[in-house]
This record gives sequence, C-alpha cells and structure tokens, in this order.
Amino acid sequence: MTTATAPKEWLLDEENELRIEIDFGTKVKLRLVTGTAEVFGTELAQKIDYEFSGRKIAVFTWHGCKLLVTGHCSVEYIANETPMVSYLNMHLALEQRRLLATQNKGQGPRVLIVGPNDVGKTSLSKMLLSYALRQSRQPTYVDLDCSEGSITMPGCLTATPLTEMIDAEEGFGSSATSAPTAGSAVMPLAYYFGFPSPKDNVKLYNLLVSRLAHSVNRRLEEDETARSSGIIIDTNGLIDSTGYEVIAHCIKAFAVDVIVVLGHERLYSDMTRLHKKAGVAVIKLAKSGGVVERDPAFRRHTQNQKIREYFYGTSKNELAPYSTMINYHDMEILRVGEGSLAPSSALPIGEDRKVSETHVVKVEPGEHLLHSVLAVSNADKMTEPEILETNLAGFVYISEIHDARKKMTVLSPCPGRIPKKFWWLGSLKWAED
Ligand SMILES: Nc1ncnc2c1ncn2[C@@H]1O[C@H](COP(=O)(O)OP(=O)(O)OP(=O)(O)O)[C@@H](O)[C@H]1O
Repeated sequence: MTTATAPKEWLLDEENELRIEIDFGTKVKLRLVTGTAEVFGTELAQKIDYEFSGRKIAVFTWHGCKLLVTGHCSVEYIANETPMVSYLNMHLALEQRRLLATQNKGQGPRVLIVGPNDVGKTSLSKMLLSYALRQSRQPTYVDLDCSEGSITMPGCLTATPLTEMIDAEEGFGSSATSAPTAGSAVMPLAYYFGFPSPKDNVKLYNLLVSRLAHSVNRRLEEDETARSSGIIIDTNGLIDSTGYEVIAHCIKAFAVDVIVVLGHERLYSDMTRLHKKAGVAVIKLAKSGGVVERDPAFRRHTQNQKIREYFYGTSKNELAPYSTMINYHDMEILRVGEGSLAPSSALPIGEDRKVSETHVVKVEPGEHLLHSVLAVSNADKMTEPEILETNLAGFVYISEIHDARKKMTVLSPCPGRIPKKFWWLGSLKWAED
C-alpha cells in the first residue's frame, strides 16, 4: 500500500460534491477541516482522518466545507450539479409516511429501489437509510442484490434492522452473520442463494425472497419503532422480462408501497403501467453524474475484498480467523438447482424442469472444493424444502484439501468445531492472498 504525503485542500461551495476514485492497493485519507460534509448520507466529523481504499465515493456538502485529501486518487473533481436535493425531497416524503405510521402505530413506507446496473441504487439506499437514522428512525435494510452482498457475502439475500449510523469508511461492512453488522445492534437475517444473478435460478430466488419477507414481517410485527420506520429494498440491476418477474414478486412479497425508479425512463413507464395503483406510488429519480460504471474486474476485486474482510476484518477492526481440520464425514455439502440439473434431453418427456431448480443434492467432497466459500446453514435436518428456507449461521473458506486422508482445512471466523453440518456450495470462489 502506498500513501502519498502532500495533502490537497478542496474548498466546496454549498450543495457541491467532491468525487474521488481510489484504486485497490492505495490508501487515501480524507479530513473535514471546516463546515459539514457527508459520504452517502453519513455525516463526517471534523478533524478526524477517514481512510478509503478501492472505493469510488462522493463527499457532499449542504452548507459548504473545506476538505483535506492525502494520498493518490485516480479521479478527483468537484461537481456542482447533483440530484441530492431530489434525494432529500424523497426522504422528506418518506418521513411524512413514517410520521403517519407512528401516530397510527402502523407500517412505515416500504420502498423498492429499481434501475439498471450502475445507476446508484445502493448509494441511494444508503442515503435514505442514513437520513432516516439521523432522524432517530430504525429502518430495515433489505439487500436483494445477490451479486454484491452489501451486508454479508455475495450470493446472499439479507435483511438488517439498522439502529446506528452506517460507517462512512466501510459502508455496511462485511460482518459475520453470527454478529451484528455495522449500523445495527441486531444480527442480520441471511438466506443463501449462491448465484450472482436471479436469472441463474429464478424459482429459488423468488422462494428466498418470500421467506425473507416473511421473516422481516414477523420481526416488524413485534417492533413498533422498526415497523413505523419502514423498509428500504435494494435490488440488482436486472430489468429484462425475468427482471420484471422478479420485481413483481418482490413487490408482492414485501407489500411494497413506494417504487423508486432510478435513471431509466422506460422502466419508469413500465413500472407505472404495471404497478401504480391505489396505495402504491411510483417515483422517478435522476441518476447522479458521479455514479461510476464498474467493470467486471473491479467488481471481482470488490467481491474478493468483501470475502477477505469477512475473515480478516478491516485495518480498523482486524479479525483473526481460525483454521480447522475437518473430516469429510463430519459435514454434508449441498447444492441446489443449476449445478445439479440434468440436461433437458435427459428429462422424461413432459417433466417440469422447474421442479429440479429447487431440488437439493449432496456434493461429494474432493479437490474441486479447494478455494470455495461455503455458507453454513442453521438447519439440523436435511428436509426439503425447509432446508432451503433456513437462514445462515455464517461462512467458511476451504483452504486445503487432503483427499487421500479424506480431510479438509477450513477457515472460519469462530474457534473450534463448526457447529452446523450442512454447508451450501454456490459459485463463490476466493484465492486467499
Ligand atoms: N455521486 C457519486 N460520486 C462518485 N461515485 C459515486 C457516486 N454515486 C455512486 N458512486 C459510486 O458508483 C458506483 C456504483 O454505484 P452503486 O453501487 O450505488 O450503483 P448500483 O446501481 O447499486 O450498482 P449495481 O446494482 O450494478 O451493483 C459505486 O462504486 C459508488 O460508490
């Protein structure tokens, strides 16, 4: 890691933002000297160094500020045109609904954010959540973007009731599902999908969305503050016919009453036609000019960083994972859908292929598991479909295979025996560096 020494001073007028891109392997320090500023809704404190690496961020100020940036940014510029006022207005409209919900002891807004890839859906989710938190709300963040895994690991569908501010440096972090995530005092709920896109297994994806919605609803029934604070749902960028099917399913499962369409005219028109009815509002918001398209290499790098942080933590909060040798017969490795599908030609005439999309199959351990990241299910029995709908205890990484001895070495965030024996195999691999 390199850290350039000479700090650079930036003076921002009100409603301007400093956009910076920092490469992986480079550390940049950011300090708010005077005024106020925020990173995706999280306020910065004055005279404290915030450190960023491998990130693309906007430091926005409502009232003007002076910033010091130390280190090399691959991109750095001030923008004076941003859609932040419309995002704030969006928040104020949601706040009205929350006020009403608090008075009636009812349900706060359930907001679904949709749009193509790289339009700023996750960034807008963070902002709306942070603004709600700043008003002492306790919104629930639902992350249905299985390619990214904002809260836990890529491949998961998660929900977290937020109670504390989201970290400016780390975002939601990459906490273990066995521990509260950044911004929350409660453990996140995570279900394992195991693929980068809902397209890879639509039936399983919809099943898990229903299951997650059911769990979130049960939690909200018991918690009045969280209920009136509402839900913000971040989605992945699928907007073709499969995407529409998945969006319709999410709207139904979570009883969504506000759909925010980000940066896509046709999608807005289609969402209005398909879903606008009494009680459901469809709102169009502009994409920020600062949103950066991330190429597959950058996304892969982000994914690797996420996995690394899960086991080793961050420079601010280091973790030491445990390495354990396990016998093949002490666990059952399972996978679902695609990987286990027989070719269509092998199916009996007239058989519905969709049946096998949620069929669970056992996987023989062996060399092919090397470098895989597996999700540990909380299930104690392998009964279908219950096992698919059981949430996760955490993740393990297979660092070595000793096939002749029928053993493997696994890395886990907890010491000792891994308490659960059913482990999900998805498409997630990681080469520990
Ligand atoms: N105003 C901005 N200035 C600079 N960078 C930004 C800004 N807004 C967002 N970004 C960055 O742009 C990238 C894409 O944004 P984001 O992840 O919010 O998009 P997304 O629509 O959720 O993407 P996807 O659904 O494809 O994962 C991120 O790295 C984010 O930090």
